[in-house]
Amino acid sequence: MNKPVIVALDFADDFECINFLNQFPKDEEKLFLKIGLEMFCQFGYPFVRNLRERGYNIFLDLKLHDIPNTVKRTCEMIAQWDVQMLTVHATGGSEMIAAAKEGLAGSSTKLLAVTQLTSLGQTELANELQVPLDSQDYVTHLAKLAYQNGADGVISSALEVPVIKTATSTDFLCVTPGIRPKSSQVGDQKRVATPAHARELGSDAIVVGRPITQAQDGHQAYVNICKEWNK
Ligand SMILES: O=c1ccn([C@@H]2O[C@H](COP(=O)(O)O)[C@@H](O)[C@H]2O)c(=O)[nH]1
Repeated sequence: MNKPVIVALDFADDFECINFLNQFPKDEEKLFLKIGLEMFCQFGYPFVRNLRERGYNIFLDLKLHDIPNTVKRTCEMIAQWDVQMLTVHATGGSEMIAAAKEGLAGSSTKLLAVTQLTSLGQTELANELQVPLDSQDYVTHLAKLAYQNGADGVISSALEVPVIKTATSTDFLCVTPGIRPKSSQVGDQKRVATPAHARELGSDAIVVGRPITQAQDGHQAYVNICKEWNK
């Protein structure tokens, strides 16, 4: 199976979202969709269930970050939803990551820990967050924490994938947003890579939102990105 291009569904409106999905031919391989905070806060679990029932794979990007007991109980509930991936923030710490994994026990949902958001560069890390490490070292540190506490993988920029795989395992999943084809606007993302570069660096899956969802022809943009990614 090809490594997935996961489409980030960041729409304000569920009709707009379903219209977007209807552009994709029915006989094409089912899309892997990311539902993030914007849509989940408005449409909740019924929306997730609806898309699962239509056969889509779902990455539920809730970026949980709370005390271990709260995260564990939330994960126990999500474990029953049959979603393929769920995120927590690695900065929640070792106990929280382990609690999330315990909560997902018995389900096939992969637990991914967000390292350093791809919208944060070296300047924000040093000046705003007062982290005295460079991005590669900080991301590697958080990836090791996630690995040692049972996560199945991490969210990072594609730029850090080689150091993460070396510090953990080649099987440790690296799912990478901040993907921008050459002609796309970077917007609020800081640590970006093209689909081809992400493949060369060893990403296991790429996450792409606006370059597809805001394209004139979303389906064609998706097809072009898949071609570049799977070359
Ligand atoms: O570090 C992170 C973690 C999550 N994201 C999410 O991925 C998509 C990217 O969307 P684009 O429109 O392609 O920028 C978005 O839903 C984010 O919430 C991330 O970008 N970086």
